Amino acid sequence: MSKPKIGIRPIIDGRRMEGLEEKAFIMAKRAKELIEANVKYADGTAAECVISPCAISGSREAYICKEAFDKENVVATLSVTPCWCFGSETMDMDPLTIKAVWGANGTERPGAVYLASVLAAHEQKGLPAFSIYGRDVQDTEDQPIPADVAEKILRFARCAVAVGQMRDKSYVNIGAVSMGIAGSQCDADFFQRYLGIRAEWVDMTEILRRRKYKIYDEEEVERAFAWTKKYCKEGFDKNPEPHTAAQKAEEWRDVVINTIICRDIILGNEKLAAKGYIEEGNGRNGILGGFQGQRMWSDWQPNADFAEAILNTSFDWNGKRQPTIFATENDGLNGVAMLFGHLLTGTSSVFADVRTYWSPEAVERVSGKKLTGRAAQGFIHLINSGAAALDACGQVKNEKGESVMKPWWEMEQKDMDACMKATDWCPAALDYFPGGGFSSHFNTKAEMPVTMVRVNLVAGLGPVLQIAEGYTVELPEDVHALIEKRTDPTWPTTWFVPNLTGKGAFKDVYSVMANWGANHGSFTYGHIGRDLITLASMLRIPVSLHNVPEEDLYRPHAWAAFGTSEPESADYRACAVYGPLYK
Ligand SMILES: C[C@H](O)[C@@H](O)[C@@H](O)C(=O)CO
Ligand SMILES: [Mn+2]
Repeated sequence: MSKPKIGIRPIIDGRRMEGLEEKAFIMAKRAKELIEANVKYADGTAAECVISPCAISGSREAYICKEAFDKENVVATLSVTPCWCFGSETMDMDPLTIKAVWGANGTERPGAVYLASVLAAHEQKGLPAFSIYGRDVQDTEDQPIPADVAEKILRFARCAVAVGQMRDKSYVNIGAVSMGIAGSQCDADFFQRYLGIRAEWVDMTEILRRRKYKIYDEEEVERAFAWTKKYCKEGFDKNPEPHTAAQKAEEWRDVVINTIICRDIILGNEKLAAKGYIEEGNGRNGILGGFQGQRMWSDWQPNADFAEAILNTSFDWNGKRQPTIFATENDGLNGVAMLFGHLLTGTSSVFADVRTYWSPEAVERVSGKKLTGRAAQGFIHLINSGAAALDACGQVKNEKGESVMKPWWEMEQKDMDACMKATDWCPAALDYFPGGGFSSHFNTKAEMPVTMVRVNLVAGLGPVLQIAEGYTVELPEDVHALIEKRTDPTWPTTWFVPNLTGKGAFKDVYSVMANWGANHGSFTYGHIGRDLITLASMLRIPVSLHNVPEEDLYRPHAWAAFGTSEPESADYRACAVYGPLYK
């Protein structure tokens, strides 16, 4: 399938002054090189750009360019110019492309005047565009792209290809609603109109059918099972009446097969087609999925903790491979948060219950200890019934020895080994999961920059995005053990501290937890709040909570027309006026 591309449009004055066309094409070429060298699709390949076959000085050339772009799956256009040109005659009028205009800040010819003029036209016509304009004047002969311009081009491109990668894909609900969790009530209209994603439903009984008739790659199942036996250490069994060794052995086999089946349902598998199962082989064109589990499945079948943990991780028995975003409890809204993080970084996203706020006072009361460092103001306990991506264990290191989560394509054998070593697999808590199964259990033993994300749906308002940049923290071993024991010592734990600003929801750690919109959150490695904000503006999803500095906000130029002193409320008004991308 063709990749979503960035189309670059060199714009010129129709009077074609000496050298203009060449200068515009040099800008286009430089932008293409910059994007292709720095932006990647989530499959690890370089983002692709196409340059218009002709310079654009008016509507005929704009049409020739559009015709070429239509054949190339162009999701976003970057118009570039060194000079004055004719705004509404040259602009990209396609309602579906994400748009940016880069006008060179020069004095010889007024590229920035064109930029202002064409942005006014975009605003008048209801087609928001990002403005790119360097802070410092450049001479016409200046070749390299200034750093501030490069940053804007790259943020635009990174977010636009994320939009393109979602478009026309599917969200595969395996099962329905888990335990009345509203995020798990898939709103097909939201997925379709805001993300361009088709909602699909597959009953959980499909897994039983495929198991019964061996609709899977039997060779892979054997290989996966052998790998699991070798690398998945069984952990602490907290059940007063544990399952027998024979029961557990059967559950291991089932959870491995279930994982492969869930992946095949979402992504398809040529091997199934080769076995005569053409429909199953096609999969569902999924870009993410979710599994209901509780209760109708997990009341008698092994739970999906293993499937969720492994699919969301950046490797499995086949080595490193792109994570498949797979939401616990079929909380598709959290799945979307995970997807955003993954598409922007290529790393795994981590699903978690936002379980407990621990104040410094409460920690001292139960442990007798006063915490220092990042945890001194309290922390939030992120934990899940064992389905978090193993990449979050904090044992993957960069060349400086710092704990990181890597884009999946950078994973090395030693990183995968470290994740497997840091994780044990505890028999599921049978009071919750009578059917058994195994929960991935680890502690994020590292201080890593991460960003927590969540999408919420609000009646009368629509979707909103929440973002909290912060750090994972390590607690003293005894405090960790004490709190873990009070909660669930068989599930993966991450202690999270948001960066505080002293204002609003970021007044203190308690307020972040108090303002969180649901029982779940996702986190992604790194401080990616600014990319998320740009992406949300492309999708017209307002951001209801974030701690990103104001100078890092980058949204379409039209947002300024909705007010400049309070960007958060302007964002709401702009998103309401423009509405979802796919009407
Ligand atoms: C096992 C329990 O039912 C948990 O799965 C439950 O507390 C949740 O995760 C709710 O989000
Ligand atoms: Mn949950």
